[in-house]
Amino acid sequence: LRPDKPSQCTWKPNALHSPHTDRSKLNDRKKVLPDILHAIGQTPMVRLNNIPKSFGIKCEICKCNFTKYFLVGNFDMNLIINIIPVAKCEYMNPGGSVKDRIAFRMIQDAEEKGLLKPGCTIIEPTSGNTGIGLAMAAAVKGYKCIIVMPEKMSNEKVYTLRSLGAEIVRTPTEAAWNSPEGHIATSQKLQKDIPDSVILDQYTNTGNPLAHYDQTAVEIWEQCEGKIDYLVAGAGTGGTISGIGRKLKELSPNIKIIAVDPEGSILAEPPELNNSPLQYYDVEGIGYDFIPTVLDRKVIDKWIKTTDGESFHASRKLIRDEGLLCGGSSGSALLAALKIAKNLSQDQRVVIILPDGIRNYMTKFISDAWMESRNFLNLPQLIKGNEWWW
Ligand SMILES: C=C(NCc1c(COP(=O)(O)O)cnc(C)c1O)C(=O)O
Repeated sequence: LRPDKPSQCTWKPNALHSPHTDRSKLNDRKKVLPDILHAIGQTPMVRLNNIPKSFGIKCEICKCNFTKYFLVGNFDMNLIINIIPVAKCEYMNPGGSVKDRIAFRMIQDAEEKGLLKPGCTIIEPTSGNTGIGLAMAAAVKGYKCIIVMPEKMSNEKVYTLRSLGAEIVRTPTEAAWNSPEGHIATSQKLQKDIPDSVILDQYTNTGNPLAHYDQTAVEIWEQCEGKIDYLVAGAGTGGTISGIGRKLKELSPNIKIIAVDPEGSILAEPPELNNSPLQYYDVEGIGYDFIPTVLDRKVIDKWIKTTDGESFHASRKLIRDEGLLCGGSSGSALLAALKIAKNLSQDQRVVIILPDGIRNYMTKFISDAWMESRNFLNLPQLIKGNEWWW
């Protein structure tokens, strides 16, 4: 087509409604939504196809066994595992993460209780994604927004927050959760100093797990048509896994809830799992040095610990092999699913939550230079001969 010669433009629709416009596929978003906040949720679930093959996993699509090296940790070689891994793509929420859900829910609840009124300022301690969800809602609803975030979190999150009109206060990554310099205490100090300001507080706010109990879990149940054997999710505040886990266990008590906690964090049980000497880890959004109120550890059947390097390689593999443009904690969740795979029986379905997306990490684990700078690029335990075990 020659734009400089529009008269040459020869294409034209061959019918009013092309057969390619399968109107049955238009979901309820064919109607005009009141605002972008109403596009939160209803995220797609996608089967993993290529990754199961490369790990000797028989999956519902390929129905063929691939005897290849298994991976990560002390697995037997040439295992044939029968799991059906399905990913919930939470990074496809409008703000880019699973946390859009709780941001909208916490604001709705606060408005209904009269705690949040026009002219108020929302202040929130966050590792970034909850902040982005709140800043997006504040932009739509006209609230001012101050996000308090540890320095560890990516610049990409900062740029997104700034674009949404949020003010950002950074706190030292090494500050303990109860330190006066930490992101929680800093938020509280700001709230005392700023009139008409509200901390919705994702760490204690019941709207956090309830957003997942009422919404995310029901979506997963319906999308899987009730066929779920395992749910695997990373834990930060624990709202996602607690809300989804509690609902799914009500719907099907035999479901197993698997939580993912990075080495260096203390969320996992039993406590012996948390003996790592690590104080710092790069994966963002999961793991803490305290137990958030909203985390219901009774719902969790097993905790899996993961490390940075393997998590980032797993995320890069989700991107490269499955086209899922996900973030670092998504790799942690995939890893946990693979680590439990050897204990699964025929055709069990594993749902993996992919909490955020590539946008937050373009200059971090997506960059080979960044991976190289942390010695993650050529992890010895992941290389066999001259090729990745992946
Ligand atoms: C706690 C926050 N995020 C949680 C989070 C999680 C964990 O979600 P929780 O529902 O908080 O357990 C996993 N992955 C990413 C990338 C995340 O950002 C936050 O954005 O303030």
